[in-house]
Amino acid sequence: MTLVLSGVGVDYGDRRVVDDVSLTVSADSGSADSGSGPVTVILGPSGCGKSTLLRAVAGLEPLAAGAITFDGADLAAVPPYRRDFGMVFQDGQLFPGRTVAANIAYGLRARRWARPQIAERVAEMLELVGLPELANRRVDDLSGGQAQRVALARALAPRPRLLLLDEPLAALDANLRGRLADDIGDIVRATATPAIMVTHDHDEAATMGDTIVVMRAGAVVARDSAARVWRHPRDEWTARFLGWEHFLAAAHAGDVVRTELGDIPAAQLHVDHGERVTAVAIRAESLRARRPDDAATTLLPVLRVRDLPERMHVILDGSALAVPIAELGALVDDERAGRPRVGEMMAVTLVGARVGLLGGRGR
Ligand SMILES: Nc1ncnc2c1ncn2[C@@H]1O[C@H](COP(=O)(O)OP(=O)(O)OP(=O)(O)O)[C@@H](O)[C@H]1O
Repeated sequence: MTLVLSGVGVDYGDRRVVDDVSLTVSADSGSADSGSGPVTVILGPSGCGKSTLLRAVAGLEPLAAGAITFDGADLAAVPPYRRDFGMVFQDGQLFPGRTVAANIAYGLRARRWARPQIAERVAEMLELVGLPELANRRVDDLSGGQAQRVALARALAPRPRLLLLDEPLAALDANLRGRLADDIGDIVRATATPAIMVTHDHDEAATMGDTIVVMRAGAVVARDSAARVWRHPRDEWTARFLGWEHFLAAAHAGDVVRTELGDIPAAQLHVDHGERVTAVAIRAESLRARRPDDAATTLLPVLRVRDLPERMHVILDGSALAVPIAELGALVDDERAGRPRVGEMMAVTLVGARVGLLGGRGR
């Protein structure tokens, strides 16, 4: 399946909230690394227009500019109910006063499926979403997580060509969200239904997405496989939005990427021969602080110590770095050596495993 958006614009009144979005979403047998698996996640801050874009794909918002095609056919004249797309909203939007089974059967009745097939499909969907015992429960009596599972079952029952998920987990408790994110990912993959999900949550995007599309102020600013999008943020805004905290000046030298806080093998950052590198993106987990020994390393003074449940962190003063960083977090390497003191100089080194490459590959 291939959905192509070409120069799509959507207006609310005289405001253009989706502006010139061109994007191809395809789901085939490609590997997750190529970014062509079944789930595309549209990730962006609140108000950037992601829901509006999804609604435009569903046919719920008219296009002010551009076109959307599905497998080569223009959708302009196809009303929402004839697109064969399933939709799950943030708050489920189940039909109140009816049972779970009646909600799941809704789209099948509308398509005039025969009764025995409807019963069979409803049972199959309830099994799929892990709620086989709730068929006759009124949807008004469900928990938030159960309601979202029923909404997913209802959307998938008619075997849609494409599933559209608009922040399906946003209304749930944090601990339920992670579990349901895993389950929705598994369910969508089990049915091999191509899906587009909108979220502003990085963890959800990373858990569920094969391809990640980053939106900012109505426009698409990045599209890559989930494996690459975090490691190669194209610019500082994207990097910060994706959770990278700091940037270190860096240069490509032979088979390493050199920074003031240590070298990283170029291969680990997937830097090609001769590729220019100016900065790497880091988080506290990328840095280790220890008491200085003989090795010549960068020393930075401790500003604060944070004893978190999983690890002791220090906040260092990085204002002497080539790209000054006022407060630089690092994990303390050997806690048995005692709690670092404020003002003490600590040796800081970069650990390559969780480092992003800013700008990567000129995308
Ligand atoms: N029906 C509407 N009429 C007018 N403006 C709207 C309407 N719906 C959304 N907007 C505005 O359009 C912009 C994009 O909204 P949209 O809901 O698409 O953003 P979003 O990225 O999905 O954000 P969120 O994550 O908060 O839902 C926002 O500024 C919003 O206030």
